[in-house]
Amino acid sequence: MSRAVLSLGSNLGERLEHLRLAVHGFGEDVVVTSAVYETEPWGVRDQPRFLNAVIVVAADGLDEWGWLRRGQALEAQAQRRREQRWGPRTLDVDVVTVDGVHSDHPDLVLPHPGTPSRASVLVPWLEADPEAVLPGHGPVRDLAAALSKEERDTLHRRPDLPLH
Ligand SMILES: Nc1ncnc2c1ncn2[C@@H]1O[C@H](COP(=O)(O)OP(=O)(O)OP(=O)(O)O)[C@@H](O)[C@H]1O
Ligand SMILES: Nc1nc2c(c(=O)[nH]1)N=C(CO)CN2
Repeated sequence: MSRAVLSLGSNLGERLEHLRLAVHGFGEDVVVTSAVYETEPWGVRDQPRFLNAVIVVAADGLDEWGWLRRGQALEAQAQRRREQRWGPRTLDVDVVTVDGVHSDHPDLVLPHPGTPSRASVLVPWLEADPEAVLPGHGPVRDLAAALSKEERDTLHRRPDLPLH
């Protein structure tokens, strides 16, 4: 059984529908989902706010590349186009971590290198799995606690936007 943590993001078009497309696409393999969070953009600041969520998925007969391919197929279904780095997108599916796998391959860096500093990943992940550990970095609880108030204030929990 392979277990992956995936970060979902959308800031173009029907943002919630794009996140739902991803959740429905993983179907019965979804183990748990966070709430949806509305987040201020990091990286490229001058773009619309994102909706972000974290989901945990698990399935037999798949490795980390399989999760990446499934995420990319769902991005394509959401008509994602090649665009600027950290720019706006209809759907982003980042593979945060898969079991304990470490990878330096440029097409699949694991754990995802942005994770330790991204409130938009850490806070929803902690909600979905309070015992989560980021390999090489420790408990997600500690990483989330280390975020500054300013970073936390860039997130707004949106329970009025259900993923299912
Ligand atoms: N852990 C990972 N999850 C998803 N894509 C990855 C991962 N590691 C490397 N990639 C590669 O990243 C490329 C997509 O990058 P993308 O444009 O989504 O980056 P970004 O979302 O703008 O930035 P960031 O990766 O810092 O969030 C793909 O070619 C994919 O193969
Ligand atoms: N808040 C937030 N900002 C972002 C995000 C994201 O998912 N959430 N994704 C980006 C592209 O990878 C760039 N900036």
